[in-house]
Amino acid sequence: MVKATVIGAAGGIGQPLSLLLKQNTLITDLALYDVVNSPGVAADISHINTPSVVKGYLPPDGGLEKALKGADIVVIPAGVPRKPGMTRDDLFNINASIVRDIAVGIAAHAPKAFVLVISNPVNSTVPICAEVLKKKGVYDPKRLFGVTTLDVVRASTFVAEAAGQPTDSLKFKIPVIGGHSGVTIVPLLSQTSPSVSLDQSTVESLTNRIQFGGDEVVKAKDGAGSATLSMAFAGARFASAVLEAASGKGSSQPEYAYVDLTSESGGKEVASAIGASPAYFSVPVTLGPNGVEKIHGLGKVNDYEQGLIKKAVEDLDGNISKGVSFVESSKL
Ligand SMILES: NC(=O)c1ccc[n+]([C@@H]2O[C@H](COP(=O)([O-])OP(=O)(O)OC[C@H]3O[C@@H](n4cnc5c(N)ncnc54)[C@H](O)[C@@H]3O)[C@@H](O)[C@H]2O)c1
Ligand SMILES: O=C(O)C[C@H](O)C(=O)O
Repeated sequence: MVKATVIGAAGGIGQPLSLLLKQNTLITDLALYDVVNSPGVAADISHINTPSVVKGYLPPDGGLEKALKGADIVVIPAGVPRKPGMTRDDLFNINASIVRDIAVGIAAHAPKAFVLVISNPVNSTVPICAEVLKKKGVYDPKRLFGVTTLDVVRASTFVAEAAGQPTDSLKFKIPVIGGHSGVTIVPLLSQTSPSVSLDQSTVESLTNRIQFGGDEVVKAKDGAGSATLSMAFAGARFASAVLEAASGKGSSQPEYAYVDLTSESGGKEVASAIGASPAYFSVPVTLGPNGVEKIHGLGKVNDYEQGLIKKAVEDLDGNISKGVSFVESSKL
């Protein structure tokens, strides 16, 4: 039996993500929680003839507790998205308390669950979750992930286009490390596999496009939000990888996620390779039955990429301490 809970299930990401999770045959119970409309989304999705039993929950009558109770994996796309002209950090004032309160619920009702944080700013909301779980005495760093899969998905699409092979995007693997916001997103294009020959000006424009891919969607949606469908795809893909690894059928291919660098062996080496020690960083990880099983090294990084990492670390440190201080000053 595997119970998956989506918090923010009626939103732009939450609905298609719930639909994609309904197609995951490892899941037997799918709990959809939101502050609005979740019963309708659940009723709709529940008619699909895949194994999971779907239930929708609202806040009254302990809806959050019921949705979380016994969850093996909790995916969190709750909170407000950007509008044109905003940075992800501009969402902090609203989303920080939403994520904090959800984390309090997780600590009480699903302390052993894998927690996948999608809500922005991910660079800060993951530390917020961690600090709450620490305060409640249930923090397991191997089980907490900031979902950065969309950056990896975008990188392979954009590189395939630049290589003149747009229909082959699935075959291009590009490590994307750092955080999930502007210059904190660091694609390591020199490690593209299979290798492609790109001149430096193409490398720089591709890097910029991957770093600011989210802005492309925010601009195109013109006030109606940010990426939802591609994010649902990416979130479902990462959730599947976590669940497959938990079931003992994990892939040997690493996944990229924003994790606590102290969570596993390998994290210290990454910190020393980037010449700093941000507490959280998106890194290649092998997943196993208990979450993060191994943090991999970053491979050969060229001078241009070292420069990108340096800028990323400067921003990340501030984003992380902002999240940590927020929980320190919260009454829990
Ligand atoms: N990590 C990433 O790569 C990535 C990608 C895209 C979007 N995002 C972020 O995901 C978040 C959601 O985006 P969206 O487009 O789905 O927004 P949305 O406004 O369409 O949906 C958010 C949902 O969260 C619900 N919600 C609000 N407060 C809640 C609470 N306390 N408990 C439960 N549900 C609550 C809302 O009712 C709404 O249904 C945003 O913060 C956005 O920036 C992250
Ligand atoms: O850009 C955003 O605000 C949403 C998301 O983080 C993205 O990368 O698309």
